Amino acid sequence: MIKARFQLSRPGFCLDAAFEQPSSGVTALFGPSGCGKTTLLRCLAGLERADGELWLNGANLHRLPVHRRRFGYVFQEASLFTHLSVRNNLLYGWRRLPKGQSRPDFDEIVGWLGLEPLLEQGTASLSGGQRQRVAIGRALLTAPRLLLLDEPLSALDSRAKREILPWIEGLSARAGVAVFYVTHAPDEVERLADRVIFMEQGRTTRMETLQQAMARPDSPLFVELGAASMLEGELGTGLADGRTPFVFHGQTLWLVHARRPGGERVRVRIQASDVSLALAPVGGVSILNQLPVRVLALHDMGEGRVLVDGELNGGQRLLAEVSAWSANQLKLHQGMHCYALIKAVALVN
Ligand SMILES: Nc1ncnc2c1ncn2[C@@H]1O[C@H](COP(=O)(O)OP(=O)(O)OP(=O)(O)O)[C@@H](O)[C@H]1O
Repeated sequence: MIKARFQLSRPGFCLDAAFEQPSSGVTALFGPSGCGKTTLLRCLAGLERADGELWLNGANLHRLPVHRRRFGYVFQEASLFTHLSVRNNLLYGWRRLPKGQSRPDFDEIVGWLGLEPLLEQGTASLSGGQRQRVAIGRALLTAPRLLLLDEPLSALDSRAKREILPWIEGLSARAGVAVFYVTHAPDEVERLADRVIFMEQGRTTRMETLQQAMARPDSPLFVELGAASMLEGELGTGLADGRTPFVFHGQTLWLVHARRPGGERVRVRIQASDVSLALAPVGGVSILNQLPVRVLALHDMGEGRVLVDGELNGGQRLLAEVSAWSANQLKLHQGMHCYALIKAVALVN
Protein backbone atom coordinates (compact mmCIF):
# COMPACT_ATOMS: atom_id res chain seq x y z
CA MET A 1 0.00 0.00 0.00
CA ILE A 2 0.97 3.60 -0.53
CA LYS A 3 -0.23 5.94 2.15
CA ALA A 4 0.43 9.64 1.76
CA ARG A 5 -0.54 12.90 3.40
CA PHE A 6 0.98 16.22 2.40
CA GLN A 7 0.42 19.77 3.52
CA LEU A 8 2.18 22.70 1.95
CA SER A 9 1.43 26.38 1.52
CA ARG A 10 2.72 28.88 -0.94
CA PRO A 11 1.35 32.35 -1.71
CA GLY A 12 -2.13 31.89 -3.17
CA PHE A 13 -2.11 28.09 -2.93
CA CYS A 14 -2.45 25.47 -0.21
CA LEU A 15 -2.02 21.74 -0.74
CA ASP A 16 -3.88 19.52 1.69
CA ALA A 17 -3.81 16.05 0.15
CA ALA A 18 -4.18 12.56 1.56
CA PHE A 19 -4.70 9.19 -0.04
CA GLU A 20 -4.19 5.48 0.34
CA GLN A 21 -3.73 3.34 -2.77
CA PRO A 22 -2.58 -0.18 -3.61
CA SER A 23 1.06 -0.28 -4.70
CA SER A 24 0.23 -1.66 -8.13
CA GLY A 25 -1.58 -0.53 -11.25
CA VAL A 26 -2.13 2.97 -12.59
CA THR A 27 -3.58 5.73 -10.42
CA ALA A 28 -4.57 8.89 -12.29
CA LEU A 29 -4.37 12.24 -10.52
CA PHE A 30 -7.13 14.19 -12.21
CA GLY A 31 -8.34 17.74 -11.80
CA PRO A 32 -8.47 21.17 -13.40
CA SER A 33 -5.40 23.24 -14.17
CA GLY A 34 -3.81 24.69 -11.04
CA CYS A 35 -5.52 22.30 -8.59
CA GLY A 36 -2.15 20.97 -7.43
CA LYS A 37 -1.61 17.69 -9.30
CA THR A 38 2.02 18.42 -10.17
CA THR A 39 2.65 19.72 -6.67
CA LEU A 40 1.28 16.49 -5.19
CA LEU A 41 3.45 14.42 -7.55
CA ARG A 42 6.50 16.49 -6.60
CA CYS A 43 5.71 15.89 -2.92
CA LEU A 44 5.66 12.15 -3.63
CA ALA A 45 9.01 12.42 -5.40
CA GLY A 46 10.50 14.42 -2.53
CA LEU A 47 11.02 17.50 -4.73
CA GLU A 48 8.84 19.70 -2.49
CA ARG A 49 9.25 20.18 1.24
CA ALA A 50 5.84 19.36 2.66
CA ASP A 51 4.56 18.38 6.07
CA GLY A 52 2.92 15.00 6.29
CA GLU A 53 3.81 11.38 5.80
CA LEU A 54 4.63 8.90 3.06
CA TRP A 55 4.55 5.14 3.51
CA LEU A 56 5.26 2.56 0.84
CA ASN A 57 4.58 -1.06 1.77
CA GLY A 58 5.19 -0.29 5.44
CA ALA A 59 8.41 1.70 4.89
CA ASN A 60 8.45 5.33 5.97
CA LEU A 61 9.89 7.35 3.07
CA HIS A 62 8.89 10.83 4.11
CA ARG A 63 12.25 11.95 5.41
CA LEU A 64 14.24 10.31 2.62
CA PRO A 65 15.89 12.59 0.04
CA VAL A 66 14.85 12.32 -3.58
CA HIS A 67 17.49 9.83 -4.74
CA ARG A 68 16.93 7.44 -1.85
CA ARG A 69 13.22 7.15 -2.57
CA ARG A 70 14.10 5.48 -5.87
CA PHE A 71 11.09 6.77 -7.78
CA GLY A 72 11.11 7.28 -11.55
CA TYR A 73 9.85 10.69 -12.68
CA VAL A 74 8.90 11.72 -16.21
CA PHE A 75 8.03 15.35 -16.87
CA GLN A 76 5.70 16.98 -19.39
CA GLU A 77 8.60 17.43 -21.78
CA ALA A 78 11.30 14.79 -21.74
CA SER A 79 14.64 16.22 -20.67
CA LEU A 80 17.07 13.85 -22.40
CA PHE A 81 20.85 14.21 -22.44
CA THR A 82 21.51 15.81 -25.82
CA HIS A 83 25.14 14.63 -26.05
CA LEU A 84 24.19 10.96 -25.58
CA SER A 85 22.57 8.46 -27.97
CA VAL A 86 19.18 6.98 -27.12
CA ARG A 87 20.96 3.83 -25.90
CA ASN A 88 23.21 5.80 -23.55
CA ASN A 89 20.31 7.92 -22.33
CA LEU A 90 18.50 4.70 -21.45
CA LEU A 91 21.56 3.23 -19.77
CA TYR A 92 22.34 6.37 -17.75
CA GLY A 93 20.55 5.41 -14.53
CA TRP A 94 20.83 1.68 -15.14
CA ARG A 95 24.66 1.84 -15.05
CA ARG A 96 24.52 3.80 -11.81
CA LEU A 97 22.32 1.36 -9.92
CA PRO A 98 24.01 0.31 -6.67
CA LYS A 99 26.00 -2.91 -6.74
CA GLY A 100 23.97 -5.89 -5.59
CA GLN A 101 20.67 -4.44 -6.73
CA SER A 102 18.86 -6.48 -9.35
CA ARG A 103 18.93 -4.75 -12.70
CA PRO A 104 15.92 -4.47 -15.00
CA ASP A 105 16.36 -6.30 -18.31
CA PHE A 106 17.47 -3.67 -20.84
CA ASP A 107 16.24 -5.54 -23.95
CA GLU A 108 12.89 -6.30 -22.37
CA ILE A 109 12.14 -2.66 -21.50
CA VAL A 110 13.41 -1.48 -24.90
CA GLY A 111 11.01 -4.00 -26.45
CA TRP A 112 8.01 -2.90 -24.34
CA LEU A 113 8.47 0.67 -25.56
CA GLY A 114 9.41 -0.19 -29.17
CA LEU A 115 12.75 1.59 -28.89
CA GLU A 116 15.02 -0.87 -30.79
CA PRO A 117 15.07 1.10 -34.05
CA LEU A 118 16.07 4.29 -32.22
CA LEU A 119 18.88 3.00 -30.02
CA GLU A 120 21.86 4.32 -32.00
CA GLN A 121 20.25 7.67 -32.88
CA GLY A 122 21.01 10.97 -31.21
CA THR A 123 18.15 12.63 -29.35
CA ALA A 124 17.89 15.72 -31.61
CA SER A 125 16.09 13.83 -34.39
CA LEU A 126 13.46 12.23 -32.12
CA SER A 127 9.80 13.24 -32.30
CA GLY A 128 8.03 14.38 -29.12
CA GLY A 129 6.38 10.97 -28.67
CA GLN A 130 9.68 9.13 -29.17
CA ARG A 131 11.38 11.40 -26.64
CA GLN A 132 8.71 10.55 -24.07
CA ARG A 133 9.10 6.84 -24.74
CA VAL A 134 12.86 7.15 -24.15
CA ALA A 135 12.24 9.14 -20.95
CA ILE A 136 9.81 6.48 -19.68
CA GLY A 137 12.27 3.71 -20.61
CA ARG A 138 15.10 5.52 -18.86
CA ALA A 139 12.97 5.85 -15.72
CA LEU A 140 11.93 2.17 -15.79
CA LEU A 141 15.54 1.07 -16.21
CA THR A 142 16.39 2.55 -12.81
CA ALA A 143 14.16 -0.12 -11.21
CA PRO A 144 11.90 2.49 -9.61
CA ARG A 145 9.67 1.66 -6.66
CA LEU A 146 7.07 4.01 -8.15
CA LEU A 147 6.81 5.58 -11.57
CA LEU A 148 5.54 9.18 -11.55
CA LEU A 149 4.35 10.52 -14.90
CA ASP A 150 3.46 14.21 -15.04
CA GLU A 151 1.21 14.86 -18.05
CA PRO A 152 3.61 12.97 -20.31
CA LEU A 153 1.38 13.48 -23.35
CA SER A 154 0.36 17.09 -22.87
CA ALA A 155 3.04 18.52 -25.15
CA LEU A 156 2.14 16.10 -27.99
CA ASP A 157 -0.28 16.68 -30.85
CA SER A 158 -3.20 14.29 -31.12
CA ARG A 159 -1.46 12.05 -33.68
CA ALA A 160 1.65 11.63 -31.54
CA LYS A 161 -0.61 11.02 -28.55
CA ARG A 162 -2.46 8.24 -30.41
CA GLU A 163 0.87 6.68 -31.34
CA ILE A 164 2.36 6.64 -27.85
CA LEU A 165 -0.70 5.49 -25.87
CA PRO A 166 -0.43 1.80 -26.82
CA TRP A 167 3.17 1.76 -25.56
CA ILE A 168 2.21 3.19 -22.18
CA GLU A 169 -0.76 0.90 -21.76
CA GLY A 170 -0.03 -2.20 -19.73
CA LEU A 171 3.44 -0.94 -18.77
CA SER A 172 2.62 -0.87 -15.08
CA ALA A 173 1.51 -4.51 -15.10
CA ARG A 174 4.48 -5.67 -17.20
CA ALA A 175 7.07 -3.85 -15.13
CA GLY A 176 5.32 -4.65 -11.84
CA VAL A 177 5.52 -1.01 -10.77
CA ALA A 178 2.76 1.27 -9.55
CA VAL A 179 2.28 4.34 -11.71
CA PHE A 180 0.93 7.76 -10.67
CA TYR A 181 -0.23 9.57 -13.77
CA VAL A 182 -1.08 13.28 -13.72
CA THR A 183 -3.51 14.43 -16.36
CA HIS A 184 -6.49 16.64 -17.01
CA ALA A 185 -7.52 14.62 -20.07
CA PRO A 186 -10.47 12.27 -19.40
CA ASP A 187 -9.60 10.11 -22.43
CA GLU A 188 -6.18 9.30 -20.93
CA VAL A 189 -7.80 8.37 -17.61
CA GLU A 190 -10.34 6.12 -19.34
CA ARG A 191 -7.67 4.40 -21.32
CA LEU A 192 -4.85 4.00 -18.83
CA ALA A 193 -6.08 4.25 -15.26
CA ASP A 194 -7.22 1.58 -12.83
CA ARG A 195 -8.06 4.16 -10.17
CA VAL A 196 -8.54 7.90 -10.00
CA ILE A 197 -7.71 10.46 -7.33
CA PHE A 198 -9.75 13.59 -7.99
CA MET A 199 -8.34 16.94 -6.92
CA GLU A 200 -9.83 20.39 -6.52
CA GLN A 201 -8.17 23.53 -5.23
CA GLY A 202 -5.27 21.77 -3.56
CA ARG A 203 -7.37 19.01 -2.00
CA THR A 204 -7.82 15.36 -2.83
CA THR A 205 -11.61 15.12 -2.97
CA ARG A 206 -12.30 11.52 -3.92
CA MET A 207 -10.57 8.21 -4.62
CA GLU A 208 -12.34 5.73 -6.84
CA THR A 209 -11.79 2.82 -9.16
CA LEU A 210 -12.25 3.79 -12.80
CA GLN A 211 -15.53 1.89 -12.81
CA GLN A 212 -16.78 3.83 -9.78
CA ALA A 213 -15.59 7.11 -11.28
CA MET A 214 -17.56 6.37 -14.44
CA ALA A 215 -20.71 5.16 -12.74
CA ARG A 216 -21.77 8.43 -11.15
CA PRO A 217 -23.52 11.12 -13.14
CA ASP A 218 -21.58 13.97 -11.52
CA SER A 219 -18.18 12.49 -12.39
CA PRO A 220 -15.63 15.22 -13.22
CA LEU A 221 -14.57 12.94 -16.08
CA PHE A 222 -17.86 13.77 -17.85
CA VAL A 223 -17.61 17.56 -17.77
CA GLU A 224 -16.38 18.00 -21.34
CA LEU A 225 -17.88 15.15 -23.32
CA GLY A 226 -20.91 14.11 -21.26
CA ALA A 227 -21.59 10.87 -19.38
CA ALA A 228 -20.17 7.61 -20.72
CA SER A 229 -19.63 4.04 -19.55
CA MET A 230 -16.59 1.84 -19.75
CA LEU A 231 -16.91 -1.90 -20.12
CA GLU A 232 -14.06 -4.37 -19.82
CA GLY A 233 -14.04 -7.62 -21.73
CA GLU A 234 -12.39 -9.63 -24.45
CA LEU A 235 -12.27 -9.08 -28.16
CA GLY A 236 -13.31 -12.07 -30.30
CA THR A 237 -12.28 -12.80 -33.88
CA GLY A 238 -13.69 -10.42 -36.48
CA LEU A 239 -16.28 -11.77 -38.89
CA ALA A 240 -16.19 -11.41 -42.67
CA ASP A 241 -19.20 -9.06 -42.51
CA GLY A 242 -17.12 -6.47 -40.62
CA ARG A 243 -18.43 -7.11 -37.10
CA THR A 244 -16.15 -8.01 -34.20
CA PRO A 245 -17.55 -9.48 -30.98
CA PHE A 246 -16.68 -7.93 -27.63
CA VAL A 247 -17.51 -10.48 -24.96
CA PHE A 248 -18.05 -9.76 -21.27
CA HIS A 249 -19.77 -11.90 -18.64
CA GLY A 250 -21.21 -14.19 -21.32
CA GLN A 251 -22.76 -11.32 -23.27
CA THR A 252 -21.71 -9.99 -26.64
CA LEU A 253 -21.56 -6.47 -28.01
CA TRP A 254 -20.79 -6.08 -31.68
CA LEU A 255 -18.17 -3.60 -32.77
CA VAL A 256 -17.65 -2.45 -36.32
CA HIS A 257 -14.23 -1.64 -37.80
CA ALA A 258 -12.36 -3.01 -34.77
CA ARG A 259 -9.52 -4.32 -37.02
CA ARG A 260 -7.69 -6.03 -34.18
CA PRO A 261 -6.61 -9.58 -33.41
CA GLY A 262 -9.02 -11.47 -31.16
CA GLY A 263 -8.27 -12.68 -27.65
CA GLU A 264 -7.13 -9.34 -26.20
CA ARG A 265 -8.53 -7.78 -23.00
CA VAL A 266 -9.91 -4.42 -24.03
CA ARG A 267 -12.04 -1.56 -22.78
CA VAL A 268 -14.94 -0.15 -24.74
CA ARG A 269 -16.60 3.21 -24.22
CA ILE A 270 -20.28 3.86 -24.65
CA GLN A 271 -21.56 7.42 -24.62
CA ALA A 272 -24.73 7.65 -22.49
CA SER A 273 -26.43 9.69 -25.23
CA ASP A 274 -25.91 6.73 -27.60
CA VAL A 275 -28.00 4.45 -25.37
CA SER A 276 -31.80 4.25 -25.59
CA LEU A 277 -34.05 2.11 -23.43
CA ALA A 278 -36.94 -0.16 -24.39
CA LEU A 279 -39.27 -2.31 -22.33
CA ALA A 280 -38.73 -5.34 -24.59
CA PRO A 281 -36.22 -6.38 -27.27
CA VAL A 282 -36.86 -4.40 -30.43
CA GLY A 283 -36.96 -5.90 -33.94
CA GLY A 284 -36.60 -4.15 -37.27
CA VAL A 285 -34.02 -1.58 -36.21
CA SER A 286 -30.51 -0.95 -37.47
CA ILE A 287 -29.09 -0.91 -33.95
CA LEU A 288 -26.68 -3.84 -33.57
CA ASN A 289 -26.61 -4.10 -29.83
CA GLN A 290 -29.41 -4.74 -27.35
CA LEU A 291 -28.65 -5.84 -23.81
CA PRO A 292 -30.83 -6.50 -20.79
CA VAL A 293 -30.25 -3.98 -18.04
CA ARG A 294 -31.63 -3.38 -14.56
CA VAL A 295 -32.31 0.21 -13.50
CA LEU A 296 -30.37 1.16 -10.37
CA ALA A 297 -31.16 4.86 -10.22
CA LEU A 298 -32.55 7.78 -12.20
CA HIS A 299 -30.83 11.16 -12.09
CA ASP A 300 -32.57 14.31 -13.25
CA MET A 301 -29.99 16.19 -15.33
CA GLY A 302 -32.22 19.23 -15.94
CA GLU A 303 -33.30 20.55 -19.34
CA GLY A 304 -35.67 17.62 -19.75
CA ARG A 305 -32.95 14.96 -19.59
CA VAL A 306 -32.64 11.97 -17.29
CA LEU A 307 -29.52 9.88 -16.77
CA VAL A 308 -30.39 6.26 -16.08
CA ASP A 309 -27.81 4.29 -14.13
CA GLY A 310 -28.21 0.66 -15.16
CA GLU A 311 -26.58 -2.63 -14.23
CA LEU A 312 -25.78 -5.19 -16.91
CA ASN A 313 -25.67 -8.94 -16.29
CA GLY A 314 -22.39 -9.58 -14.46
CA GLY A 315 -22.49 -6.26 -12.60
CA GLN A 316 -20.86 -3.77 -15.00
CA ARG A 317 -22.64 -0.42 -15.21
CA LEU A 318 -24.21 1.22 -18.21
CA LEU A 319 -25.44 4.82 -18.27
CA ALA A 320 -28.25 5.84 -20.62
CA GLU A 321 -29.36 9.38 -21.31
CA VAL A 322 -33.05 9.64 -22.18
CA SER A 323 -35.57 12.45 -22.22
CA ALA A 324 -37.63 13.01 -19.08
CA TRP A 325 -40.69 12.53 -21.30
CA SER A 326 -39.49 9.02 -22.35
CA ALA A 327 -38.60 8.12 -18.76
CA ASN A 328 -42.21 8.97 -17.85
CA GLN A 329 -43.69 7.13 -20.79
CA LEU A 330 -41.74 3.96 -19.97
CA LYS A 331 -42.46 4.44 -16.24
CA LEU A 332 -38.78 3.87 -15.53
CA HIS A 333 -38.09 3.19 -11.88
CA GLN A 334 -35.47 1.66 -9.66
CA GLY A 335 -35.22 -2.14 -9.91
CA MET A 336 -37.01 -2.31 -13.25
CA HIS A 337 -35.69 -4.57 -16.00
CA CYS A 338 -35.48 -3.21 -19.53
CA TYR A 339 -33.33 -3.34 -22.66
CA ALA A 340 -30.52 -1.00 -23.58
CA LEU A 341 -30.30 -0.22 -27.28
CA ILE A 342 -26.74 0.83 -27.95
CA LYS A 343 -26.07 2.89 -31.05
CA ALA A 344 -22.29 3.08 -30.95
CA VAL A 345 -19.49 1.32 -29.11
CA ALA A 346 -15.92 2.62 -29.34
CA LEU A 347 -12.79 0.63 -28.57
CA VAL A 348 -10.75 2.61 -26.10
CA ASN A 349 -7.45 0.77 -26.35
N1 LIG B 1 7.24 26.89 -8.33
C1 LIG B 1 6.10 27.48 -7.96
N2 LIG B 1 6.12 28.57 -7.19
C2 LIG B 1 4.97 29.17 -6.80
N3 LIG B 1 3.76 28.73 -7.13
C3 LIG B 1 3.68 27.65 -7.88
C4 LIG B 1 4.83 26.95 -8.34
N4 LIG B 1 4.44 25.90 -9.09
C5 LIG B 1 3.10 25.93 -9.09
N5 LIG B 1 2.63 26.98 -8.39
C6 LIG B 1 1.22 27.29 -8.11
O1 LIG B 1 0.71 26.23 -7.31
C7 LIG B 1 -0.60 25.88 -7.70
C8 LIG B 1 -0.68 24.41 -8.07
O2 LIG B 1 0.08 24.19 -9.25
P1 LIG B 1 0.27 22.77 -9.91
O3 LIG B 1 1.26 22.95 -11.04
O4 LIG B 1 0.57 21.79 -8.88
O5 LIG B 1 -1.18 22.49 -10.50
P2 LIG B 1 -1.64 21.42 -11.59
O6 LIG B 1 -2.94 20.89 -11.15
O7 LIG B 1 -0.54 20.44 -11.83
O8 LIG B 1 -1.83 22.35 -12.87
P3 LIG B 1 -1.62 22.03 -14.44
O9 LIG B 1 -2.63 20.99 -14.81
O10 LIG B 1 -1.90 23.36 -15.10
O11 LIG B 1 -0.20 21.58 -14.62
C9 LIG B 1 -0.97 26.83 -8.83
O12 LIG B 1 -1.68 27.90 -8.26
C10 LIG B 1 0.36 27.29 -9.36
O13 LIG B 1 0.24 28.57 -9.93
